[in-house]
Amino acid sequence: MVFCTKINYIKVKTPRKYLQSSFIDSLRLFVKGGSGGNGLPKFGGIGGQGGNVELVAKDNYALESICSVYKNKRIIAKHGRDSTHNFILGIPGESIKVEVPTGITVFTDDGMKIGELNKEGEQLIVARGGTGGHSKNGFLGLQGQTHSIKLDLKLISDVGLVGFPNAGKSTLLKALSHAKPKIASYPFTTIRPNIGIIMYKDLRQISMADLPGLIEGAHANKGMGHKFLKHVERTKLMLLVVDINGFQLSPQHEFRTCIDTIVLLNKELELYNPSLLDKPTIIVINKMDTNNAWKTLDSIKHQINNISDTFEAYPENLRPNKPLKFYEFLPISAKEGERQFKVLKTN
Ligand SMILES: Nc1nc2c(ncn2[C@@H]2O[C@H](COP(=O)(O)OP(=O)(O)OP(=O)(O)O)[C@@H](O)[C@H]2O)c(=O)[nH]1
Repeated sequence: MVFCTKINYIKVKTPRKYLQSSFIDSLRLFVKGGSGGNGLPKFGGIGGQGGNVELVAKDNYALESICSVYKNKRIIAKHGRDSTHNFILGIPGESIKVEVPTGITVFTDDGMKIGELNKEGEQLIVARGGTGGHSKNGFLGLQGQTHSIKLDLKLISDVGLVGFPNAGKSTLLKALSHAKPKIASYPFTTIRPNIGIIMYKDLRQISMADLPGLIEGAHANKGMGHKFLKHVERTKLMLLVVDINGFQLSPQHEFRTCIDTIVLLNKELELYNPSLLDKPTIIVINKMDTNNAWKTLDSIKHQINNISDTFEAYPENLRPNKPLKFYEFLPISAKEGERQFKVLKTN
């Protein structure tokens, strides 16, 4: 028996600015703490401490906005003042507080993580000001820290769509929201994350991110690599979208069945970050409107429900160590109508 459930939604807001097409998800900045002021040896005066460069998380803020505030992407805090007759303790240099979007991870140029800002108002010092001059450093103020840093933004969306290219992720996002992702029958149509907001009649909202397709070997930077998976780390739910008819990247590549794609996605997620396997996940089996789709589904239903039993059949390099925990699988046809999304369930 087939049940059809229509998900109701009403008009969707325009996506926030940072989710529109000019969206960037990483930014490099040069930051320098202010130098400490010199001390005054005659009176034992201490130079003012140099100011720090600090990042402050702000919701609904875009990385692009940082570029418009700091056009040359160089942020240098104020120097501490020298100690004088009138100010024996030199006046400290002012720190600069740079607003950044919530969900930022900060790295140094050599890839070392400085910290993360995951909640609005959280602060992180990325360049400390130099100490003022005093008796122990010859009364000479020290230079502030200098870094070239990379801000890496992880989107915050409720649901992340993950799958191989061509599985229908963009079609599903378009059917559920007013997002207008590019849809085409060739792989890698999606080259950057798209976000759609689904608004329900009771005004609840769900944001859904469509990520560029993964392929086997994404961990070795094949295709678009793993770089977009960082956006799934912050989602509450992962929707694994797979094509019931399987997937073949090109005639030179091996054909992968629907089950293969689930196992291989499991493996790629594990290679990126094993903790993703604990995230609540639903498998969406798409293209159920195509020929023999239901017959195929009947034959693989048991395997989907017991996916770890299939692992043995795969060579070691493709075999996941741990299965994804999925709550359920939903056979759907994302293409069924512009504004209709059908969840088709067998009993
Ligand atoms: N028959 C059928 N075709 C579908 C369905 N959903 C998507 N397609 C088609 O599959 C092709 C790929 O769809 P996309 O939505 O671009 O797939 P994607 O997963 O976003 O692909 P990438 O951008 O490469 O990651 C398009 O030609 C769609 O029209 C479906 O439910 N049924």
